Amino acid sequence: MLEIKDLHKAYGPHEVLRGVSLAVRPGIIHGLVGANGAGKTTLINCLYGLERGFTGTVRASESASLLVREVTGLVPYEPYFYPRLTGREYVTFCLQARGRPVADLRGWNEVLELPLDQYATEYSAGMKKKLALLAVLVQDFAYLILDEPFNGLDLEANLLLKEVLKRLRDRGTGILLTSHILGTLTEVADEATVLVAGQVQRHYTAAEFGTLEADLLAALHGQKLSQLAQLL
Ligand SMILES: Nc1ncnc2c1ncn2[C@@H]1O[C@H](COP(=O)(O)OP(=O)(O)OP(=O)(O)O)[C@@H](O)[C@H]1O
Repeated sequence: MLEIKDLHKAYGPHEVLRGVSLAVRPGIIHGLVGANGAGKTTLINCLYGLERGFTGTVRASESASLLVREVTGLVPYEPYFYPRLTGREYVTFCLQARGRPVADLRGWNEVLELPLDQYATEYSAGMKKKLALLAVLVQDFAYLILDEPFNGLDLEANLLLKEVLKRLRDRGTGILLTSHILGTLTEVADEATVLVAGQVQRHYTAAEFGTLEADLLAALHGQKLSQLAQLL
């Protein structure tokens, strides 16, 4: 299990995360929902060890000495690609950086259909997301952290990714997933955490997703709703 307990993180005087706790369990897709600036990416960066200077506990609870990143693959919101590196070279680079053998990409690429011998910087936004996904999928991680993986994907790729995530979940992979597309998130997630201004507003089980949209509207737009009620 990936565990976050009482996580606090500030940038100067700005407290971005204020006592966040959540768990990502094996075989579960955990959705992380929140408005722009709520602290989702900061939480992911703390969890993955990309941010320092936070307080609280962040750990992979399988072993006290295990770092989250040793068992977890990350697809960041905006994956970075070095210039003049082909898609294939990017994946090879990611594997070598982890000290892992270079995998045969054919199986996964029959699914993802990327032009692996073109420069990654020349890919479309959706193709870049798929390439970052390919680099983690071939590594067979116990956990995945996916920051807006549906962003930029067309309908076809969106459907495919949902299916891939469900199958990974069914094989026991624990997945932390952010998405601003609430419908997509509730379709695949088994539970969700709503972050509002750096605090957990509420944890939801899938059975409680029915009220999620109305709760979010009220939490994020309470005042605007009363204004709207006067207009419409
Ligand atoms: N390196 C940084 N230095 C200073 N402030 C930062 C830094 N990174 C993030 N922040 C601030 O922290 C807050 C949370 O940002 P974060 O990127 O975690 O939000 P988010 O929920 O991922 O938003 P989005 O949905 O837009 O991706 C924002 O107010 C942002 O300006």
